[in-house]
Amino acid sequence: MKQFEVNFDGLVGPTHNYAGLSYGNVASLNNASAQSSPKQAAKQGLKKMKALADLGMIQGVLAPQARPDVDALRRLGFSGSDANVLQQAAMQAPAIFQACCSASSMWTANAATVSPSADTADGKVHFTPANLTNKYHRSLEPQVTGNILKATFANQQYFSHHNHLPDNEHFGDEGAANHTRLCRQYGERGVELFVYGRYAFDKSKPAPVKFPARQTFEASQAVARLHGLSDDNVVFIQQNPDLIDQGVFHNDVISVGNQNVLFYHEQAFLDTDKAFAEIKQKYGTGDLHFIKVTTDQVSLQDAIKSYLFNTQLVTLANGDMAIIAPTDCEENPAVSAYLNELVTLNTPIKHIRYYDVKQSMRNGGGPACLRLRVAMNDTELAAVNQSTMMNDAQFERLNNWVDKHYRDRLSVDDLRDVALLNESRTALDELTQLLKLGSVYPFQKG
Ligand SMILES: N=C(N)NCCC[C@H](NC(=O)CCC(=O)O)C(=O)O
Repeated sequence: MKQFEVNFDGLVGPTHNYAGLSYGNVASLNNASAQSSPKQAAKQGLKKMKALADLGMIQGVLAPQARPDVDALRRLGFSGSDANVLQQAAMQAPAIFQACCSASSMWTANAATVSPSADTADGKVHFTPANLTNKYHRSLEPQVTGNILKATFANQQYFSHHNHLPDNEHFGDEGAANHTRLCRQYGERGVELFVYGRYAFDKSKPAPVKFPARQTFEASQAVARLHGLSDDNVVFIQQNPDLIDQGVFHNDVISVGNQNVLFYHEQAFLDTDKAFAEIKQKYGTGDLHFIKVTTDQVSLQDAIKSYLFNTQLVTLANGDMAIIAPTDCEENPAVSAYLNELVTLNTPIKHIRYYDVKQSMRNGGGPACLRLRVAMNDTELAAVNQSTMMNDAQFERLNNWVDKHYRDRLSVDDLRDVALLNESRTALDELTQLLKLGSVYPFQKG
């Protein structure tokens, strides 16, 4: 049986904009109100997907969410026609209105936590959509994320879909951004690492003081239980709270893992030695590479700005690993010097590839934020909705679809235009046909 890691990238939605919605995410705050280009953003994303497919990786695509979220605004008391709802909300509560317009579902690392069948008690691939409770704009995502995941992984024999955790800060869950998996081969049982920012039910434990810790220990534990993971293949690690206070709002901003490699900044975790000893013990035999980047090599500021750790580590057909980095890493002298050296060291990482995902980076989303990893064997892969897989034909279709429906420029003021709502709905309705998803959006359900 063959085994793969498949990356499902989020397609950028037609309302991609910079609204400064994510307190604790430095890029989002710094770029608030800048003009965006939804078309360029979607095309940058598609190019990365295609490039990975061309590298021999199996690549999928996840549909974006429908925005502006008129139902969310109606729930908050805005009424009348859709045009009225948008106008009233934009005038009376601009910050709430902007939150309801975000294209944030593009960062599919936050869509869900996924456990492959080799790790779970019932031998199915398990999905739990993230509730994303910490940010209102993101808390609007989980229901439709669940619909999209069910339409993409539509076979109940192989895929098990859970509800998102309770919508409450105590169970704040940010999905795969705080989860990584170490294993020898993708189809073998691995060690799942859950990284959390704070304890919700124990105030005596360390926690950040300035910026919010979005993921709780209790949420991570609940996901591990739901997925039927056993104690000897999970490790729970607390993220260093000082780093959250410096802008490391998800663990995937400061570490990334793939197979037998954990690539991390020395300040990433609390109690690193204890956590690594547990990982080694649970991983068992075989080479395990902990690739540590010290503060002397790359400062925290450079790591956060360049997104050195929000890179994808992928295994190529010949067994080498490649690091898929944003061009921002290439442009940062300390980081590019580090990466050039890294590929000469005695680790599995042998290649670097840079991609321009700047439209997403300006909102704090690098290459790794844009993808959800799903390790599968060939039987499971064959059960995935094949229209969601990236190939030459689908790449061309999706590019044409973007050209047809997306605006070149968008500013926050354009979001209230009911024409944008209608354009987005037309585009997404067509997309559900291209990807054969059926009806996944509330506006399609009538
Ligand atoms: N690290 C990972 N996996 N994901 C990155 C998510 C970025 C996203 N930014 C935003 O939602 C900004 C939207 C705005 O400001 O318009 C967030 O903070 O949740």
